[in-house]
Amino acid sequence: MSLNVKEETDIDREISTIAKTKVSNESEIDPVVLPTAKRLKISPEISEATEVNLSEISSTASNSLAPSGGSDVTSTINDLDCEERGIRYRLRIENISKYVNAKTIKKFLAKNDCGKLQVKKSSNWDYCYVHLNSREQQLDVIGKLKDAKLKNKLIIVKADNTTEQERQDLVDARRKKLFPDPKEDQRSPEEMLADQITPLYRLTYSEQLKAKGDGIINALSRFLVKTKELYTDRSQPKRVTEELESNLPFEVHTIISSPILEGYRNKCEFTIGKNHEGEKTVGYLLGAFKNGFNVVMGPEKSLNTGEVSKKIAVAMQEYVRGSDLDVYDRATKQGNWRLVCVRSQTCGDVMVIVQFHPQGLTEERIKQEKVSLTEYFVNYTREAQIDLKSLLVQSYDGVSNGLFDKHPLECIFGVPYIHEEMMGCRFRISPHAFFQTNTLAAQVLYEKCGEYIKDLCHHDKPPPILIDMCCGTGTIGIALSKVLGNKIKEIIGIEICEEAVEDAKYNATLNEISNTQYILGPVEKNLYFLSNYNNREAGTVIAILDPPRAGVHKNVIKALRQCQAIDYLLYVSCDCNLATQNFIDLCKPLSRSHPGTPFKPVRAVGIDLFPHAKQVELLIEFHRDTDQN
Ligand SMILES: C[S@@+](CC[C@H](N)C(=O)[O-])C[C@H]1O[C@@H](n2cnc3c(N)ncnc32)[C@H](O)[C@@H]1O
Repeated sequence: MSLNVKEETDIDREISTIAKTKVSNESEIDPVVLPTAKRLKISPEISEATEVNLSEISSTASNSLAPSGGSDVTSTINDLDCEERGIRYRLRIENISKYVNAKTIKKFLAKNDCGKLQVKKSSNWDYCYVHLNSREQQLDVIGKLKDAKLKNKLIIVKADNTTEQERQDLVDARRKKLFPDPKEDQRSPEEMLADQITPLYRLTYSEQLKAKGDGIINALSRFLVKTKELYTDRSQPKRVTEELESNLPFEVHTIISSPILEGYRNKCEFTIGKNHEGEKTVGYLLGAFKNGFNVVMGPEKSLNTGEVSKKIAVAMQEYVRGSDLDVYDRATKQGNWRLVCVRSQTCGDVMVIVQFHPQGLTEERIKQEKVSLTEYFVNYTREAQIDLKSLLVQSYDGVSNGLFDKHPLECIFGVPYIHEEMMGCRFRISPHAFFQTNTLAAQVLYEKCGEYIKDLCHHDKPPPILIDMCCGTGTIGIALSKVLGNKIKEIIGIEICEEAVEDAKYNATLNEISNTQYILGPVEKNLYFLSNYNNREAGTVIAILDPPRAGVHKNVIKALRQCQAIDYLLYVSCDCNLATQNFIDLCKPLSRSHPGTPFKPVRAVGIDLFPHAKQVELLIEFHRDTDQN
């Protein structure tokens, strides 16, 4: 019984899916790798022989899997036994650059007379798997790859054979570890929810800060090690390689705590579903729906959810419990009530967005429901002394969870925006526009950005211009303009969300800041205005990049490097593990794919915007490495 192609592909896909999910949930964890211990153990005494050091295999003995002095595996493998176990013959090739892709490896294998082989390689692996049809082919390829070098690196080839059962066990074990069966979980539902939303809650706050600080150091060390690898084997300036030799050759300041530890989230999205007892409930979905979780728990005990948001969730729950319409069921795709999103700002403004599925509802019924929702929330918030500025609804018939920004929102009460106040400024925020979720801690972050920028302003030079990349509603630029006054000549914001750009323009006027311009569009396509910029005469250019959690596309980094007018870059990241590739791409040596003088890191500081959760904001200052020109 051997694995057929379809079975293999499905299992592979399953493993990659788990790996991807894991990486996106906990980015510091490596993708799934079949551990050596799980590889086929032919017999205990020869299991190590499956790891083959090619340099130790003589070409005449290329049919042997054993390293010199080891047992001859070929004579001990029982073909029948292997067949029955459904063995899949693979090679694991190590010591290859993670930048080498599967296509290059296939060409390399063909060049070494190995034929046309199937290769599995992920972009962040420094190894790959090669799939073979038989043990004979495996031995043949191993012999042919003896002493072979790929991109100047001596590759290490290891036989990596697994049975179908072993692979299935591995997939099951990984799945169980990542997503424990809800029925087998010993934790109370409250603990499960806390572990999901605020996984650090068992630590004291100083322990949390220590863990986050260590995480930052680890991420930055990884970034430097990987960057250093790219500078070896190249004739780079001695200074660069020397600088990269020392561990963290730039200042990393002590992490700054959040001024508020609980109830700090100013935006919360609640699922409308059913609790353990099958009652209509508004709160957080326990676990992930795709892993069999379909239970919603109220947010009452959540540490980071704001008090107003909790009250609105309870109010919405009462409303849906009294409604003859059912909650939307993600499994059967039936029902109407889907989610409620609450934005509740420190200045008191509140926005509520209710999302429903229109299935089975007539236009007339939807109209009635809007009237009834308005009446209910206006009365409720008046009694609860909540300043409801905006009530919106979204009719959404798709399958994704969450507010869908491509579907229109209808304002059924008040105005389609709210305001927030920070650093002596007032900001208008539209429903789809981003605003930092912890306003008080965001203020600390912006003040830090201001300090860094102030240090970059030289008295003997004209004031710099500030490019606020991914500017959202213009908060950073406008707040810094207030703080730095005429130390900054001009602020140019670039943002892809149209609503946010409109807010940014409005906010500049609202705060009486006249030296701003906003560009609607992607950063990578809108830096051309700097192409003829003369830094000497016109002053330095400081860019601040505050991208979404996963960082930016490599084209943004390419455009940034290519735009030589930019002297300094402040990168604000809320997940430094996910942004590591951006940091590497900013600093890697000049090449055709990475044109422009590289940047180098100069200093960094973490600011905790998310107490009890794993994320932490990191501000890194990069300078254009002019010594490399
Ligand atoms: C984390 S938010 C930061 C917003 C703003 N700096 C703030 O602090 O309020 C990231 C923003 O980047 C925008 N964005 C994402 N990719 C972009 C791109 N390629 N070009 C311009 N803006 C982008 C998103 O629309 C979002 O508003």
